[in-house]
Amino acid sequence: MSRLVIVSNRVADPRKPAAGGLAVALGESMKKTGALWFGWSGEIIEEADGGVPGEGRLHTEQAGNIELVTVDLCREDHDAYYLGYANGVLWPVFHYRLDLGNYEPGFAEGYRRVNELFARKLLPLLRPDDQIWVHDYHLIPLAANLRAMGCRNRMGFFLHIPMPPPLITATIPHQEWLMRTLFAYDLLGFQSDADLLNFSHYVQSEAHADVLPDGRYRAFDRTVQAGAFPIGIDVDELIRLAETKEGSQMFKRLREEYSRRQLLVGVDRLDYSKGLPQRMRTFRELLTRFPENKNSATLIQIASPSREDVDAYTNIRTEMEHLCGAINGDFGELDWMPIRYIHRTVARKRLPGLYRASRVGLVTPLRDGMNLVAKEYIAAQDPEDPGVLVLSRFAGAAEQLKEALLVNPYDIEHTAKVIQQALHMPLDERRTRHAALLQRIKDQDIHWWCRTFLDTLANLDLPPLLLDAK
Ligand SMILES: O=P(O)(O)OC[C@H]1O[C@H](O[C@H]2O[C@H](CO)[C@@H](O)[C@H](O)[C@H]2O)[C@H](O)[C@@H](O)[C@@H]1O
Ligand SMILES: O=c1ccn([C@@H]2O[C@H](COP(=O)(O)OP(=O)(O)O)[C@@H](O)[C@H]2O)c(=O)[nH]1
Repeated sequence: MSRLVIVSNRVADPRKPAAGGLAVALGESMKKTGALWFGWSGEIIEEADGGVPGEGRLHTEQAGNIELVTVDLCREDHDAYYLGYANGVLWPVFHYRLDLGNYEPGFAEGYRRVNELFARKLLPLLRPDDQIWVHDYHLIPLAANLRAMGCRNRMGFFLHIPMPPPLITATIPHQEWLMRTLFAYDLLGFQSDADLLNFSHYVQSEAHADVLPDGRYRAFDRTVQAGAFPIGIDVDELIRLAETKEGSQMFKRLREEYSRRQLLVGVDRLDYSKGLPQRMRTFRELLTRFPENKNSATLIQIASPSREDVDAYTNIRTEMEHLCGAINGDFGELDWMPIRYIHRTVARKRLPGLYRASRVGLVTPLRDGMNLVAKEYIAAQDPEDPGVLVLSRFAGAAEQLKEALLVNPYDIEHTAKVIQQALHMPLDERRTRHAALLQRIKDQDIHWWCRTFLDTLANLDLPPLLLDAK
């Protein structure tokens, strides 16, 4: 059985409890076959401390039969690659926010340099039959760098964020080069059919790719398979966490504290793609349009700090503080505040109890690759008395979770009405919707996602031409 090599910007120790979805998902496959997980160490080396562009020290750690290998980045590389091209350009544009894309000379160069550094450090660690799985927008050109260095292994890539329509993608500086490098992979995975369709349109209209009879795409002398593989969660783990002592204590405490009230919950990174200001305005509309919710409906909004060195993220923090302060000031009473706004990361194990105590889960991004919180909210519910998920139709999750109440988060009045509907939904309807949603996230959980992608990669019929280094 071939060894699995995972490459992602962030690497997590799969032995640690808060390792996150990717570590849990891949952990199972990695444990079976032994694996190498390669990425950034999280360390930034200042020039004064010897940091040199395009160079970085390697760290190796053994976690069971998984080898974690990480590389440091110097300040200049980190800023141009992570803050600059990845999160200042690719993230906003892939989330349809051309207005927030901020390209500066040097960003693309830094991004290329770090991908080249990753390839150079990874190559000597590879065995000929390793299967390589690269994750996300930080590392799109990695396969092209590896191929140029002679790597002939099977390589797959998964894009965790949305794939926008061709003319939006076309605004990215250096986009022809970037998109061409995707053809160095053997398999490309997207979160949804909509993303796959956008990719298909792009390569046909901009790269003049041919669609082969078996559905693969051919361009730049290479052939690539592409598919939609919606990422899932570890449903069993979520249910278990909701039922642990800590989970049920959190649930009980919140239910007691809010026994005369109805809780709504939002859990997001503080990211402009998550539609948080629109959600706050919608909550204001709910209180204004349906005054019976005053002194009752309470929104707990967790906004976990994220990418604070990128300007657009500072602005959204200020906007949220202003909006929450104004709503609490206008509607709050001595014994009730409409919004509990928490600008902190809440430990993963505390979330299931919070989800379960909340009558309504608000997941209303303006655009999102998938959104795992939507799935976690469903998994954590008590099937006998479940809450209702209000979900943006612009989250990748909406393609699978049709029994949620789907909304357009830009339409504040309509979304407020839908939240009111959720707050008053009869028990029978809540149970029916929840049962269908739970079944869907169980059928396509994190293990299904991992298995399906890796089996597809392993079973690709690759003609020898594809294995030639280009
Ligand atoms: O590493 P950071 O810059 O701190 O950001 C955290 C992660 O955010 C993004 O998550 C995406 O992947 C999720 C799982 O597939 C998906 O549900 C969500 O919709 C996406 O936004 C990012 O893509 C990751 O690379 C980051 O590590
Ligand atoms: O304070 C927080 C906020 C979020 N999360 C977790 O972070 C992930 C967020 O994933 P999602 O796909 O919803 O969005 P992303 O942040 O990856 O864009 C979910 O597993 C959340 O449970 C967490 O543990 N604590």
